[in-house]
Amino acid sequence: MRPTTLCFPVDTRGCLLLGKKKRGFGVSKWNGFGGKIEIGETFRQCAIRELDEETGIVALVDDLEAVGILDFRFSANPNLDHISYIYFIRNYKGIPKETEEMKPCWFPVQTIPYDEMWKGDRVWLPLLLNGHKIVGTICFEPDNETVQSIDINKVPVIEEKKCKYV
Ligand SMILES: CNc1ncnc2c1ncn2[C@@H]1O[C@H](COP(=O)(O)OP(=O)(O)OP(=O)(O)O)[C@@H](O)[C@H]1O
Repeated sequence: MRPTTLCFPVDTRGCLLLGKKKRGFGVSKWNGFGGKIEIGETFRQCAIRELDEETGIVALVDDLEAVGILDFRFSANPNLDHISYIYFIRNYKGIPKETEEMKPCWFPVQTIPYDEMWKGDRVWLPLLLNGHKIVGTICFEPDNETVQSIDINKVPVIEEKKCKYV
């Protein structure tokens, strides 16, 4: 799979916006907002475009905070393997609306629905919510669901690729 972005809006109360995926990859899971990068885009442009497409929220690339890079590996389906660039965004315009792809909902961090998310999320998302930046790899069993192995490292800064995807 092409690389993807994953973006989590955070509001002034510290709540996190998640979206219930209505179709496609990760259907029926609560997820961050994002998708596959398109040719000619930077990762930041991809994150902003996907956020707008999936929620109607409008934001600027410079307001994204790069917080992680995760390499998702699927042991039985390498065609699903992808790297995801992860961002928080605290400054944005608009009220999230339901789209054909996602149903959005704000969650206080204490009530994030980890049981209805990708199984690795409960390991790495709390690190981000505690202010860490991370780089890591998560491998899934052949069922594409169970975590086979997870290796997450805290890093001082995310080395972002600033170039356009070709
Ligand atoms: C495995 N553990 C995971 N945990 C958390 N999030 C995960 C994830 N694995 C993938 N993701 C995210 O899922 C989105 C893919 O979205 P996906 O629908 O494929 O992209 P896109 O909108 O381009 O698809 P269309 O081709 O338009 O349907 C993208 O944000 C990606 O980072």
